[in-house]
Amino acid sequence: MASVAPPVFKPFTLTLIQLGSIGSDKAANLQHAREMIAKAAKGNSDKKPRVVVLPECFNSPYGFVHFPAYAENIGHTAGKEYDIQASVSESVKMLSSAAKEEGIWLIGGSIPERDAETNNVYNTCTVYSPTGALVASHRKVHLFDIDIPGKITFKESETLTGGTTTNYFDTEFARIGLGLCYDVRFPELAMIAARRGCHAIVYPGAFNLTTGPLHWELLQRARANDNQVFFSMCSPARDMTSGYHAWGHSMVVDPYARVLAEADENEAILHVDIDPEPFHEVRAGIPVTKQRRFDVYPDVSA
Ligand SMILES: NC(=O)CCC(=O)C(=O)O
Repeated sequence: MASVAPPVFKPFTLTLIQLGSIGSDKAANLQHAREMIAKAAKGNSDKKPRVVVLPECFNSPYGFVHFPAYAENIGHTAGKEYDIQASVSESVKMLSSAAKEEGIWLIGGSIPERDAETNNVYNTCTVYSPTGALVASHRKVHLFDIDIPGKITFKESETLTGGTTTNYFDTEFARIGLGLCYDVRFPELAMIAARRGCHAIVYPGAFNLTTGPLHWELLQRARANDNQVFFSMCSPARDMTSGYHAWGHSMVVDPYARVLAEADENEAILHVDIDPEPFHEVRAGIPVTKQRRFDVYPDVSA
């Protein structure tokens, strides 16, 4: 279990940016992301965003051949203060200043990261507080290696290394767990986050036109239901001229596994109220979080 108690869960607005126009020009990708963060952070007449989310791989085309060329050195270590001024990552600098200037918590989708010591490349999500501090990061643990003949073959492990840690961060209103896309297929990661006290779990992701219709909603509702938490995935918009056709349909699911909001395939901003009430209500009414039988399955009790 986590050593520090989670914050008291309070209402907040979660804002997803289903980003479009992700091309081969990294500077243009960063500029467009910055403009969309500014637009998203304005909220609307009754919603003031507290947590804003970008999609997986927002600064580079999504394809394993591209990752090494776009990779940046980040150098974040969990639990250690991160010096933004000394960072050599242009993406980290943009995300940090955006979080600070807009006064938001920012889950910065993911970017290809090169580890300065090992030279390994990771698919990495970074998170920023409203002061611009880099407070957490998550290296995609489960690499997207699939082969569905005639439909889709993808092998992240050609150029990427899998992360080795589970991650979450605390705000003043909730504990939020992290993962990336294919990680959602492995219930263990979300289960660990929930058991460490996360109220909401957010995975930037980019499913495709084969697995999206099959499993995108199913997996999010399953993870929300298994763990009785809010669960959300934020996708890029679909671009049929790019090498990878993202499913889109960024989504937020509540702890009863009800879909609270869903985008279509186009560029979009979703503002969703996260209300602690159903979180407490479902846990009281269907108390599976207290009924686990780790005496029967001790190998998953860590
Ligand atoms: N970016 C990814 O990890 C894609 C995962 C995916 O499409 C899946 O079906 O899983």
